[in-house]
Amino acid sequence: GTGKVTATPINGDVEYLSPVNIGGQTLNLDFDSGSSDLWVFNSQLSTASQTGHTVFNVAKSQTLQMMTGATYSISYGDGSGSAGNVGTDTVNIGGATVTSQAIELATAVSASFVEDTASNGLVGLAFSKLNTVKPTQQKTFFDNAMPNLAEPVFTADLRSNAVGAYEFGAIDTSKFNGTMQWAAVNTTNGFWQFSSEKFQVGDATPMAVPGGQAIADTGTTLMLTSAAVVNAYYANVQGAVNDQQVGGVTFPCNSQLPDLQFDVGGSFMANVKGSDINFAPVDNAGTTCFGGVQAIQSNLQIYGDIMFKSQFVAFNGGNNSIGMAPHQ
Ligand SMILES: CC1CCN(C(=N)N)CC1
Ligand SMILES: CC1CCN(C(=N)N)CC1
Repeated sequence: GTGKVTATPINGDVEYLSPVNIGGQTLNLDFDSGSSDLWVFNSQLSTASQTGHTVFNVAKSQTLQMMTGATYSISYGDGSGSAGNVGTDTVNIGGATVTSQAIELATAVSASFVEDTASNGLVGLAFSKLNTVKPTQQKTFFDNAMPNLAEPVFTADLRSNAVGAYEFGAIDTSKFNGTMQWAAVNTTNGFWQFSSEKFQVGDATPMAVPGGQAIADTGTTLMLTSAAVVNAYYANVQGAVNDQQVGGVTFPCNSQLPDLQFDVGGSFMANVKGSDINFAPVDNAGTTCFGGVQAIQSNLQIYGDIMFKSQFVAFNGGNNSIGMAPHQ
């Protein structure tokens, strides 16, 4: 089978939310290819933590079965996180269905998740080896769904300030231009990881980032690359400054931003449109804008939604590869 759901950008493309049916109840969840837990806001949470959220009502599902003694606890790069107990239930994502999917039921969530009332939890789409359920690690929705999918793939079609889609089991060739290019993924760390050691800013001379690695991460808003790339990129942008107050590089909102090409697994170069690198204004007048490409102090670069807005991405769990092509 296959399944397809909308991916709706929230609050200026900070994150993308998709409807997921769990035991007959539909919640908007954040699909995250950088983690491997499916967890939801639910009726066990304190009233305060539930405020503003659509919660999964554990009493209302006819098919929920609690997993005795199972717990989970997850924290994310930005210090947010959640923890709780675990059950299994039927999960249907746009028609792709898993009858006994581990559903992690938060009994505690961090403030940033409570405040983020658009999101009612996450669907982890990285590799199951990163799943945090104890004592028995659980599989991701994609791992469970794969055997029944027409093709062992899911795709991310994320758009700038427009509704896109996640699809399971098929690659919709009408959604991208030209031929999709593929590269091998290294699953050792549990991410959709590939080497990324070469970059090109506009039509300048390509630059090397020896040992550069990257992950394709729908759960991260920006594109986090090495400081060397960030410096080389914004050297081309008049008025770009690294503003510690704001927390990264800003530039005049009317800047003509160059494209940025990046290496995928040593197999091909993919392009991020300059227009997609203008993330958002930081001032009310809209004169100063925050860059979508920012520095990360690690050689594991994180290619988040800024990259997905320029590239239609296919994740192949059959042969552990990643495909990219410019959006149609
Ligand atoms: C390496 C980190 C990337 C950001 N994360 C995530 N999308 N869940 C956490 C892991
Ligand atoms: C993986 C990310 C999902 C979104 N996050 C959040 N709402 N605090 C951060 C972690």
